[in-house]
Amino acid sequence: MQLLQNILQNVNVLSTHGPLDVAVQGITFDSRQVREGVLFVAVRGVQADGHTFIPKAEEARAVAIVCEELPQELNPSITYVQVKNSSEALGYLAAAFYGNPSAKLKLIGVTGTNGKTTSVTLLHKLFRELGYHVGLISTVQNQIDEEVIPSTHTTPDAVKLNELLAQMVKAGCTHVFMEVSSHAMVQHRVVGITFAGGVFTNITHDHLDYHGTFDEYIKAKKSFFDMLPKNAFALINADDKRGPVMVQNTKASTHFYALRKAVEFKGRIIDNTIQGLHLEVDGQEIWAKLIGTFNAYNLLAAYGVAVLLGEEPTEALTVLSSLNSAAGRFDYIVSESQITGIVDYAHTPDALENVLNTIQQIRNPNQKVITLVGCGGNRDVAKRPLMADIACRLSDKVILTSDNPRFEEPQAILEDMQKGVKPLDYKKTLSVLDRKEAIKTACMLAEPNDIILIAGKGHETYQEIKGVKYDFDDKQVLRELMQQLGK
Ligand SMILES: CC(=O)N[C@H]1[C@@H](OP(=O)(O)OP(=O)(O)OC[C@H]2O[C@@H](n3ccc(=O)[nH]c3=O)[C@H](O)[C@@H]2O)O[C@H](CO)[C@@H](O)[C@@H]1O[C@H](C)C(=O)N[C@@H](C)C(=O)N[C@H](CCC(=O)O)C(=O)O
Ligand SMILES: Nc1ncnc2c1ncn2[C@@H]1O[C@H](COP(=O)(O)OP(=O)(O)OP(=O)(O)O)[C@@H](O)[C@H]1O
Ligand SMILES: N[C@H](CCC[C@H](N)C(=O)O)C(=O)O
Ligand SMILES: [Mg+2]
Repeated sequence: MQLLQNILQNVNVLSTHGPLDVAVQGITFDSRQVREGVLFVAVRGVQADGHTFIPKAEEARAVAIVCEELPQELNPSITYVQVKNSSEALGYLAAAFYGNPSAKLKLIGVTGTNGKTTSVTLLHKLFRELGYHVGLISTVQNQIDEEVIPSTHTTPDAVKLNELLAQMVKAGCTHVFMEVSSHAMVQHRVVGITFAGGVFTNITHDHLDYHGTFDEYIKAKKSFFDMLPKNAFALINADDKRGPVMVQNTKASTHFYALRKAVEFKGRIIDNTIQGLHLEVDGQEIWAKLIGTFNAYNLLAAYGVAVLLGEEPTEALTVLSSLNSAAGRFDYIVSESQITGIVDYAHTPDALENVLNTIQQIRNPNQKVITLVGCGGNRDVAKRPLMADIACRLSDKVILTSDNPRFEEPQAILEDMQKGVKPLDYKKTLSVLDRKEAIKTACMLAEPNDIILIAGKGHETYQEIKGVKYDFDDKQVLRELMQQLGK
């Protein structure tokens, strides 16, 4: 419980109507969650405007209502607070309601198009090995030490986020590593959160459905570094063209990591094989279990964070070299007939290109590469033809299929992808709408020693069709089919 006046402190308040010394039992921005004594924040969303649900919140006996526009008639038993920006206010209110948990932690946020989950997962495992109590907030799952708390978003909403951070503080966590998505920045999910550090992995084409233009997408990522305090660090991938832009206006101390430039945290790939990466980092050689150039970046980012947090460099590197990747990230099985089946969460053109380039680097010339890929519905449509083209350029056979169609027609998504297939590649491309059938086709086409890449869904254990999540696990389906087909 908190007094309304105490949690309003950082909020840009335009006017108040009613007493401010009322007790707030909880905070929500969803009218369906309002109970007696709860504060309702009316937020304008993509689908709906929270202001239209103010009557519902009043009926459910909210103690107070925070909104940008006051209703025509005010209920005398409810306090109304008019603010400039509700979603921003929600961030400050949630942080204050839960006792500003982020300020009691060393909280590091990772942003970028690709590599967030991998980097935060590596950091969580590394700091556990170093003996700390550690929180993780990621696309795959949230964790307090080894306890798993399911996640629904890459970055939770402001209320869930602060509740989770408070739980982490209570459990004795000293460090928390979290992903900060561009959606989270635009929706102010991390407003009021104190970060000890921020990492930028890279920025490439994604989510233009939501952000409109690439510039807006860059701005969303940059705004994370703009909010970092003076005593925080910003660790930037110097090999990404947009790296310097990210820290143009940051107050944080700026540090860089790179494979191609001489910077503070410098890495070099000595060898890149299916067994892992042989790297030189800051003059020390390591053999890491992770595969692919992109993972050299993720390892360097994790190493940089550890050093910036005061850990001993050699010890950090030794532990990093022993770690496996996050679930569904270059996750592979080898069948009886030596077919390598790789499940990877590559769901952007850049990620797909990186994974396929890695496969091209580590395969031997007589291994065929069969790529299976689909694109999600109700997401950026521009990436569909690009991903099909990349798959064709870097594979011997391509099977286009469904990912999570959500509320779109799977066939229409497939047709968008087919537009990216060049006439010369027609004969190497098949379209199989049903994902399981598509995986079966890939298995049937594969000969001993070949490589099958199943891209797009990684760790996901469902396929979302018209609002229903059906059980579907790429790795499990692949394993079962290989066995059934005697591959
Ligand atoms: C596009 C998007 O990001 N949408 C998020 C947004 O929902 P919205 O704007 O559509 O909300 P809305 O339905 O318009 O509702 C507006 C307001 O009315 C309220 N409402 C609504 C109905 C009602 O009866 N009563 C009520 O009060 C809602 O609670 C909300 O506050 O705010 C919701 C609450 O925080 C999020 O759950 C929702 O995420 C949706 C489900 C989603 O799929 N988001 C994805 C795209 C996302 O956020 N992805 C990023 C990662 C992307 C990546 O890295 O690849 C992530 O961080 O997970
Ligand atoms: N540093 C990197 N640079 C480019 N591609 C990467 C990098 N790390 C991973 N990838 C590729 O991107 C895919 C997604 O990786 P990861 O889950 O770590 O990214 P993410 O940023 O968390 O993605 P999301 O936006 O979905 O949360 C991986 O499966 C891999 O194909
Ligand atoms: N966090 C990303 C994940 C995409 C994964 C892919 N399987 C899809 O469904 O498009 C998103 O919500 O856009
Ligand atoms: Mg992620």
